[in-house]
Amino acid sequence: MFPFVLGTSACPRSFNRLRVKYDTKGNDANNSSKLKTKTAVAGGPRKLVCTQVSRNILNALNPWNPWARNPPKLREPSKHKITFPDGSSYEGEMRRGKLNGLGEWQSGSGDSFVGQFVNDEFEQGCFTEASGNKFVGAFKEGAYDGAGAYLYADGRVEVGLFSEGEDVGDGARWSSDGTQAWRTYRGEETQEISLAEADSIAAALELPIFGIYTIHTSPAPEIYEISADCRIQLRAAVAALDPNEDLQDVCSTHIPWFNPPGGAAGWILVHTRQPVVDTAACDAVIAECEERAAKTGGWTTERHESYPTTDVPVECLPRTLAWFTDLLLPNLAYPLLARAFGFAVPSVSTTQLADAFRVSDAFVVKYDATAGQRLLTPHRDGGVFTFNVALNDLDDYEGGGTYFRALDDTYEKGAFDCAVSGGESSLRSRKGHILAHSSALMHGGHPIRSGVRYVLVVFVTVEPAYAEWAAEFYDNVRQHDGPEDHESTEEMSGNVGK
Ligand SMILES: O=C(O)CCC(=O)C(=O)O
Ligand SMILES: [Fe+2]
Repeated sequence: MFPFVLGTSACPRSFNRLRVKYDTKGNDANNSSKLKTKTAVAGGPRKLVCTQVSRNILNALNPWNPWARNPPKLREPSKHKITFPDGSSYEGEMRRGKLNGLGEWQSGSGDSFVGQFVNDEFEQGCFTEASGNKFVGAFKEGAYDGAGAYLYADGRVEVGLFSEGEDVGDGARWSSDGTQAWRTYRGEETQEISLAEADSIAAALELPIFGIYTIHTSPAPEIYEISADCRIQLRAAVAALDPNEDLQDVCSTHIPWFNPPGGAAGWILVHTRQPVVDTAACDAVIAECEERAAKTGGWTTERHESYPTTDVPVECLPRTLAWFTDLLLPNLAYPLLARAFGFAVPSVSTTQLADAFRVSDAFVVKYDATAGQRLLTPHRDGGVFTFNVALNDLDDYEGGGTYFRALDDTYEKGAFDCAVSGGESSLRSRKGHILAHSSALMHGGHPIRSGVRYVLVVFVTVEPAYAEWAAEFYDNVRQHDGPEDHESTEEMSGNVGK
């Protein structure tokens, strides 16, 4: 499966992408000195193609993220480990001799809590009972308090208002398959209701669970709203699952990551099993791109040096930008990325990780079998994580998909031909699915033979505080994924359509 030989190679196109993100003057999307050094070694000085990727634009892409506007000086908080006489233990931050800050607590009897502590007490976070049921929300004097979600081990999900550990108000409960919902009062089901009604109950409670239940309708136009169906898919896919084990159920494919810092096992490529972005939203993104292209005389082809795509940056699409920043990132993409890759970040909870993400580039790519771009040769991206959303149906084109060399059993360096071998090694996502992977993983756009394919591609980086970790993650994946395929670019282009 991994016939890769470690070795050096010519400058891969990925480094061009990387430089676009990291070397732009004044652009501190990622302050990683390691990434900068590697870039310099790989290719020497470069022409700046992507001048519009400025700090302002990064902030425009992250308006909901207060850190993006005013990055705090972060320092690694010191961690403490304590074992209490009753057998419970704590690992996390402390101040003034007490449990204060982020930490994890384990009881001797199978209960655990991960989240924020204030003066030795749970403040906000996820409490997992020995039964496997979880409560996510706020606490007072050790008991559930305020709006929260109760995630049953059997898959049922409940939202409600809690006080002194009891459900005391109106709420909603979903069946374990997410297809039925009930109104609840004090935790008892009172009547079956529609999924949309259940969602509005959850929305009214303004639950802080990864932002999944919160619907932002303004300023995004209605067509970009995330439907009840899609939220249910995502909830099933992300919120109620155990980060390490159950992710396999979410993802139709994965690649084990060999040597993660911190020693945790995990995956570097995930793909949602169900569509999580609405058809209407996908259509609206394409429509806005084509509208703009008609007005401006076409799509851009010069944004990425060496490995250009025919694309439109999201910041040039006002309606899409609003949807992207208000809905897609906070409600869908970041929770998914945090859950998928959070295992790998030392000392950071998945909720914290979601706060630490920043977009370094976001664009809609168009592959057209008859004109313009038909493929994208394998490369690594200029981010820490990349995710893409398939915007149109598989019936609209033949071939296509995202090629991953690590999935390509037939790959042989020098004789590499994505157009032929890539067929089985490309993930042909259906409309509305999200595919997320380490940016360092060698991948490309498999050639399409007919039709048109649209995909929203997003490079995500992390706050400077995580730069060291990000560089390590990048290097680690890159090394295990093998050398660049730079030389094969010409051959591949010649083989399109085979
Ligand atoms: O076409 C795809 O699925 C991948 C696109 C891609 O890798 C990129 O634009 O960087
Ligand atoms: Fe890429």
